[in-house]
Amino acid sequence: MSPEARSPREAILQFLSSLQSPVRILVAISGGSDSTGLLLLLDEAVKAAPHLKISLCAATVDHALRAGSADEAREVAALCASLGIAHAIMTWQGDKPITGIMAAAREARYSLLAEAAEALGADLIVTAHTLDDQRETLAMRGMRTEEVSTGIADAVLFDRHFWILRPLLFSSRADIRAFLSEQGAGWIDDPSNEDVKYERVRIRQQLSADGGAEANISAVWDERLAVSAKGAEWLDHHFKLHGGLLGQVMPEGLRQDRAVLDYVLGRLTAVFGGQPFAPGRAQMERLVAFAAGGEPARMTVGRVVFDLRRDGLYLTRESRGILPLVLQPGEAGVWDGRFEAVNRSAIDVRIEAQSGRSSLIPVLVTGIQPPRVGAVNDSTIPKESPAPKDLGALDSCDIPRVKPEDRNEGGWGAGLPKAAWKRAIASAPAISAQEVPLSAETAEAIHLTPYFAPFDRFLTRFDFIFANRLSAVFATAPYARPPLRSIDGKTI
Ligand SMILES: Nc1ncnc2c1ncn2[C@@H]1O[C@H](COP(=O)(O)OP(=O)(O)OP(=O)(O)O)[C@@H](O)[C@H]1O
Repeated sequence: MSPEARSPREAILQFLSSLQSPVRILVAISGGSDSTGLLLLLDEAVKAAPHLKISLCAATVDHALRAGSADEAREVAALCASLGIAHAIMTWQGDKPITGIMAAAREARYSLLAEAAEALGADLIVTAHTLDDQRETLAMRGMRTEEVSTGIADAVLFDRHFWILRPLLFSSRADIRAFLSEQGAGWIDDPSNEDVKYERVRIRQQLSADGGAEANISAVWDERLAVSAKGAEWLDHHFKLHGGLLGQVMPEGLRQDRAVLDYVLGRLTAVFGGQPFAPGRAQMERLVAFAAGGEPARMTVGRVVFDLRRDGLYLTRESRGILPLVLQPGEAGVWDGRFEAVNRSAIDVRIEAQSGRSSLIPVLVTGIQPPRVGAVNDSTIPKESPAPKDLGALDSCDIPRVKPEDRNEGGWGAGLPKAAWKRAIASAPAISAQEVPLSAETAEAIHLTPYFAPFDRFLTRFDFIFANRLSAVFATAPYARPPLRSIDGKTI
């Protein structure tokens, strides 16, 4: 047994005492052994300790991918009813993709679990990932990358809204099953758990044959937390954002500890490029070597153009390959992985990159009056952007939103390299109406806020400090704090 392994009962007690209360927990239960064990363990502990002011509810996602899944969900509903726990069945409706079905099912599962949590008034979600899942994940990732993986996190913020916590992450499946047998409780066996067409199943079989390599994951997590905290400090001292679109790393910021540089540049690439993950190992090696090299030059990595100059490293989204997004009235969506857009107007609108367009209304990203399309020149370049404040759409219909006193001395232009700023503007969002000319009123009703692709869907607690500092740099709302008093006995 791993030195980190914990008995399921002990793990649950430690988890409950780490929570801020009163709290309502939604248990994500498939009906398999791990999640049935989680529900019964929590129910037992919550009933034994009413003073903790913890209540439970539960949800099952019916992926509707195989015959019998609806019956299984009903079996789970019956179990919850017998315990007096409110339960929702959430069915994955609509078309299912032919390829990448596992990833799509996972995306849908978490969205539906969050919907259930909202409907049942829960404050957080728990899933029943175990130490066995952790070993499998580490083994799978280990094959793909040399980077030390943080594996499955014990706390992840989903969609900026709900924290997903994993109380059984240090307990073994065998111990959970022993608890269920002791209670005389059964569970549903998912046939896909035995299907060797899935890599995870093959890894599981191999690990149970070899015993599996032990990893001290808590130590890896602590290291990652420390790098994220250093990354947040680095943002304070060495990073500037211009116009919400152009990043600048000061020269001193490039002469830093290698691990920190790797972390910050990787995450900034993902944020500016609108991608959920930092570039792979080989690309990061190239980028860090380039950034530390000191010779003025340009390179593109992960859809981001890096422009190294004497006064620092400028980065912005490359203007190629930016797909348009059409939103109907009332619709919301993410454009280019970089902006969350909401259409509060009465007509269909299209959001696309500024580059190459001639009759679009450019959008203000920070409260600066945007340049007119085709009119980028020195006088449109801000000397230094004011603190972002108004993230709404801005039309260029001669209604400047910026008060004269907010303008920088010397006008828009001075201070930034013209080519870098031009590139940034080319990747900025521009709004047009589908059928009719866009009015100033419609443009006002399109709301755009920065979206951080590596953090806004799934944010692990390890990246929380850095992501929060970055949201301050972009003047967006801070991320919700984990609803915990402590993690692993350590006060947070
Ligand atoms: N159909 C479901 N309904 C509700 N909860 C589920 C469902 N499937 C999985 N879960 C929850 O997620 C946990 C992990 O399940 P599983 O190992 O199948 O997911 P995974 O795909 O490996 O993990 P992840 O979702 O993090 O990628 C389960 O223990 C359970 O708490």
